Amino acid sequence: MGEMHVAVLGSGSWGTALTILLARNGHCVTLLGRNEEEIRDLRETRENHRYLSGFTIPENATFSMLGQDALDVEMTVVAVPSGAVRDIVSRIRGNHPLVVVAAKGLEAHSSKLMTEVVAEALPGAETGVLSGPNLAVEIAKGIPTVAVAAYRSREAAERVRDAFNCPSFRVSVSDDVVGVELAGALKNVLAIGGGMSDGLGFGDNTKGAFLSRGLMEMARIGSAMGARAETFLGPAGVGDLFATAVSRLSRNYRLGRALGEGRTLEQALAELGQVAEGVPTSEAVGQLARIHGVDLPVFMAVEAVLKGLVSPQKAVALLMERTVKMDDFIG
Ligand SMILES: NC(=O)C1=CN([C@@H]2O[C@H](COP(=O)(O)OP(=O)(O)OC[C@H]3O[C@@H](n4cnc5c(N)ncnc54)[C@H](O)[C@@H]3O)[C@@H](O)[C@H]2O)C=CC1
Ligand SMILES: O=C(CO)COP(=O)(O)O
Repeated sequence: MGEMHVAVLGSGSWGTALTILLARNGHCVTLLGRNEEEIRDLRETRENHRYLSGFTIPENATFSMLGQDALDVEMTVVAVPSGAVRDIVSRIRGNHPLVVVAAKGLEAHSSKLMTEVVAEALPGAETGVLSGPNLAVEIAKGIPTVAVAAYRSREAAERVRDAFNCPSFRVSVSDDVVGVELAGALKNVLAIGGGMSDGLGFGDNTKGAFLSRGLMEMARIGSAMGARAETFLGPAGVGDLFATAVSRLSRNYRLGRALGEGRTLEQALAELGQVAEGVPTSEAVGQLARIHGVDLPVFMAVEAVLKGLVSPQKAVALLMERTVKMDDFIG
C-alpha cells in the first residue's frame, strides 16, 4: 500500500492522535479543525496544546479550517464528536471516496449509527468504522494496541487496515459494521457506570458485576440489530470496555466517577472540558431498546442517573432487585 492523501476531520484529541499515527506511517495528512486560533497555533508549533499536549506532529501533516477548501483525498477520517458528524460531513467539499468513522457514539435524536449518518450525507462514499481499545494519548505515545476496520467491502477494509497498520497499532478487518460500531459507542455508557461505581466507593466485585451484565446487554441489543454476538467479545467490544471502563484516562469513566462522588452532570462536564460521548449515547440506547423490544436494565440505570431521575445510589439499589423496568427509575 502506497502513501495516501488523508483528511482528518476534527482537531480534538482523537483527530490529533490519528493524524500523528497516519503521518508517522508516511501519509500526507490534512488535519481540519473549527477554531482559527487553534489552527494557527498548530501551524506555528506543530503541537495541540489544548487536546494532546507533549507530542510533535510530523512535517507531512498540514492544518486547515473545516469547510474552507474543497479537498480531493483518498481517505477521510471522521473524528469529531458524534453530535457534530452530520453537520461536518454534509459541509465538506471535494472528493471523499473512502470514509473512516472514528467517532464513537450514536446520533442523539435519531439513534442512528455514525456510518448511517455519513452514508446519508455522502451516499457515494465507501463508509465503515475503525474502533478498538484506543485511548488517544497511548496511541500518540506508540504504546502497542489493536483496532478493527469494519466495512461491507473486504477491499475497503483492507485499504483502511493497511493505511493505519504499524508495529504499535495492529489492525484486523471485519464485515460486521454494525457490531464494531455499536460496541465502540455503547462501551462509553458502561464506562460512565464503571466510574460511577468507583465514585460511590464500591469494590472491584461491583464493577465486574456491572460491566459483565452490561456487556451481555450490548450483545443482546447488537444481535437484535443484526450484529454478530462474538464481535462484542473481540477488541472493539470487551477490549475497548477493559481499556475505558476501568481507566482514569477515559473521559467517560472520569465523568461517571465525578457523578458517583456527588457532582451534578453540569459540574462533571465542566470539570472534564472534553467530550463524554456516553451522555448523548445513553439516551439513544434507551430509544433503541424500545424500538427493538430489548430489556437493558444496566443501560437504563445509567440513563436514569444522567437524566437526574434517580441518584447513583438508588440506581445501584434498583439494579440489585431481581427485575427492573424503566418505570422503576422514573417512579
Ligand atoms: N480521545 C480518544 O481517546 C478517543 C476518542 N474517540 C472518539 O472520537 C470522537 C472525538 O472525540 P475527541 O477528539 O476525543 O474529543 P475532544 O473533546 O478531545 O475534542 C473534540 C473536538 O471536536 C471539536 N468539535 C466539537 N464540536 C464540534 C462541531 N460542532 N464542529 C466541529 N468540531 C467540533 C472540538 O473543537 C474539538 O477539536 C468522539 O466520538 C470520541 O468518542 C474514539 C477513540 C479514542
Ligand atoms: O474510546 C476511547 C478509547 O478507546 C476513549 O474513551 P473516552 O472517550 O472515554 O476517553
